[in-house]
Amino acid sequence: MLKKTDETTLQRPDLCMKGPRMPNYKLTYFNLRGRAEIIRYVFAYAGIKYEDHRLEGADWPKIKPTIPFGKVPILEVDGVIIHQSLAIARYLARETGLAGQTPIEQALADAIVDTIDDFITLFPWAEKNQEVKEKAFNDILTNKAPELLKALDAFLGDNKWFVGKSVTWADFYWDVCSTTLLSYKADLVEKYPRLSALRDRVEALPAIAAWIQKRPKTTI
Ligand SMILES: N[C@@H](CCC(=O)N[C@@H](CS)C(=O)NCC(=O)O)C(=O)O
Repeated sequence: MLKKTDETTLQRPDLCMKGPRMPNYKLTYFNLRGRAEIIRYVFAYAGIKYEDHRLEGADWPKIKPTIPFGKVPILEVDGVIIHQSLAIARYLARETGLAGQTPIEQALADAIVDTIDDFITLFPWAEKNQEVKEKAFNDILTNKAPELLKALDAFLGDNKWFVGKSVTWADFYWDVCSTTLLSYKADLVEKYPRLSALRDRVEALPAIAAWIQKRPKTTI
C-alpha cells in the first residue's frame, strides 16, 4: 500500500511508492465528471500521474464494442483493464491509504459509498425526454433525498470525516455526488450544515482544491 504520510509526500508519488515503479495509468471516460470524478479525486489527492482520456460522444458507438463490458469509466493499469467506477476507485483508495485505516473502517467507508451510490442510481440519467427527466429528478430530490441526507448527517455526527480520523474516499464520493446534485437543487444540503461543512473540508484539501480549479468545466 502506498503510505499516506503528509501533504508533501502525497504530492510526491515517487516518495510514497512501495515498489520500484509507479504503474502506467490510463483512465477512459467521457468529458464529464460523472462516474469518473471519484477516480480523478483519488489520483489528485495522492499526486499520482495518469492519462485522463476523455472520449468524444460522437466516437462512442465505434469505441463501445472494443471495451470489455461496453461501459466507461475503465482504468488501464499497465494494460490491464479494470471496469466499474467504484471498483477502480476502491482499488486506488486501497493503494493510497484512502480506503480506511482498519478492515472495519474500510467496510464502513464502502458502505457509505454504496449508500450514496444507491441514491445516485435512482436518477434516470440517460432519459432523453427532458420533461420526463426533470420531473423524475425533482421528485427524487424533493421526496427521496431527505431520508438519505438525514441518515448521512446522523452517521457523520460531529466528526470531521465520515469514517475514522482521516479523510477517506467516502468523503470524496459525498463531495463528488453532492456537487452534481446541487446543480439540480441548489438548496439540497441547506438543512444539513454538517454535511455542507464536510463538502467544504474536502474541497479545501490543497490537492483537491487544485484539481477543482484546473479540471475541465463540465455540467455534470
Ligand atoms: N456501474 C457502472 C456504470 C457504468 C455506466 O453505465 N457508464 C455509462 C456512462 S456513466 C456508459 O458507459 N454509458 C454508455 C453506454 O452504456 O453505452 C460504473 O459505475 O462504472
